[in-house]
Amino acid sequence: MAQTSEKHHHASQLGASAIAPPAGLDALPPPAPALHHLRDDHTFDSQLGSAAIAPPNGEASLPPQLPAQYHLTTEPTSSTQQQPIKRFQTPPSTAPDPIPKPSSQPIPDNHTTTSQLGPSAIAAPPQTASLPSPLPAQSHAASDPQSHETQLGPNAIAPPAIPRPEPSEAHDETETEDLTFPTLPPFPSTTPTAPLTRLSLRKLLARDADEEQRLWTASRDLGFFYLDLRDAGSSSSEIDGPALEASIDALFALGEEVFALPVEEKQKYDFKDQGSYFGYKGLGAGVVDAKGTRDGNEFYNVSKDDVLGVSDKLPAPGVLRAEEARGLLAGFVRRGHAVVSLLLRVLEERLGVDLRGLHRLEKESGDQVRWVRAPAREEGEDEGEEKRALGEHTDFGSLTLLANRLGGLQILPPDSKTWTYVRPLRHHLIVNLGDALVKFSGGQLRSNLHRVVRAPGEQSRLPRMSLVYFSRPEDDVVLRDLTKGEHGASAEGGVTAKEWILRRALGRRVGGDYGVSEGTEGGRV
Ligand SMILES: O=C(O)CCC(=O)C(=O)O
Ligand SMILES: [Fe+2]
Repeated sequence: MAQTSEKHHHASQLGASAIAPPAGLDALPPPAPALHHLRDDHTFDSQLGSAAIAPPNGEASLPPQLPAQYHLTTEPTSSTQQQPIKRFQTPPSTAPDPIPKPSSQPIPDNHTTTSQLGPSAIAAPPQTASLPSPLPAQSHAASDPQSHETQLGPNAIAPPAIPRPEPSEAHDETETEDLTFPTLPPFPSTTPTAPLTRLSLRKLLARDADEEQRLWTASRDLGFFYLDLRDAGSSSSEIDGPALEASIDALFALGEEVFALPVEEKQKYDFKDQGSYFGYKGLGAGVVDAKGTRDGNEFYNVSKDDVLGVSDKLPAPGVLRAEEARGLLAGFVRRGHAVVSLLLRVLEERLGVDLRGLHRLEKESGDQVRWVRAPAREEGEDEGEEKRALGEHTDFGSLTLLANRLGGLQILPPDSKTWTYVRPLRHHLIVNLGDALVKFSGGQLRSNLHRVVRAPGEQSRLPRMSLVYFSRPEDDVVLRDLTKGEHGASAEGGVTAKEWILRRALGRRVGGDYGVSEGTEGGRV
């Protein structure tokens, strides 16, 4: 596949308070702010390996790198908790919080509350529930900007009002309904697929004990599961499954616009040479193996902190700088992060460690939204050829929320030598754990190898796009075994999440050192 190199700048990315700059600014994108220069990549998050980095000699134990303001305390357990949770607490910040917290709102029964989601959870504003669906491609418009502004403060981007689908019956595992995507060629019925557990966001919100146990088991044994978004949450809480699904639909349409830009325009936003982790990666600008075989996809990475105003805005193409686009991204980020917080709560209760306190929405982190796009199979290309769009990797961060429509994602199940497709299911996210959770849990949780190949069967005739929300620990968090308290050793000798992402990311760009790009695969912690 020919490499497309282009170069642009990103501007838009999302910024925070930001709303679309005047039209003329498109032509002169400012350089990426230094803040985002982690050095690398683009990449794959995970991709980059982990353990790979040479541990410095021995001084792995204490967390001197943990910012001084973190104090370790122990909280009483709730009835469902397995172990006491050691929480990292931060003193009140003197810096202004870029994300104003709304006052608490009444929450209906069975729905999560801000306090259940942890201190970092921020309530999303109410959505308009009555508009017709489906969403037209570019019509993710807010209905009442004023009310959003009041709740979120002047600097925050208001998530757009998302039309909600008609309410439907609650769903369970025995249902036989169609979970395929009606406008796409079907995933072939004969292609073997991985048996991911299907979890219900609605049940997890209701603190269903069986569902929480299934989440724990799936996180430990495979590190991949489905999450059914239907009937989960409400428009008055930060968890709103249908609104999250609607924002995913709208972001697929926005992603098409981004990738449809001329290559020269997109390439302006490849910040690799400036050491930035965010922005564009062209087709073939990464490698999928140690031989240096070029990858077969393009990415566009948008920083959570940019979208929410936690950090400076990066340059971005006009289509991403538009107020509507930024609002849409902000809504997706808030809703995605809220789902992550809910899942982390279950894991932290089992582990007896504080995870949500290391993943606060308003703190700087490598969290990002990514669009991934691989071109359609070309005429005459062998249909069966397993062309790798994205090489095998484990994700670097904590939890990854993945919206797939076409097949192509494959996992290497534990103790198997056979790469196996994951079937995309409508109304569901695919969720996987990343290396940070392996490290925090002292190896109890699993970050499974996966890769992206050509979509199977007829599906390969279409370009494949997927949308991802990567959650990662806050930049300053030291990657170490938290279950051992303050003395948990770190294989990386106390490297922070931000440092590690940088090291890993370098490995899988063209010209990088593939040998240092491995993650927690192979049993490394
Ligand atoms: O596109 C996909 O389905 C998976 C993408 C992925 O694994 C990644 O970007 O880390
Ligand atoms: Fe991945």
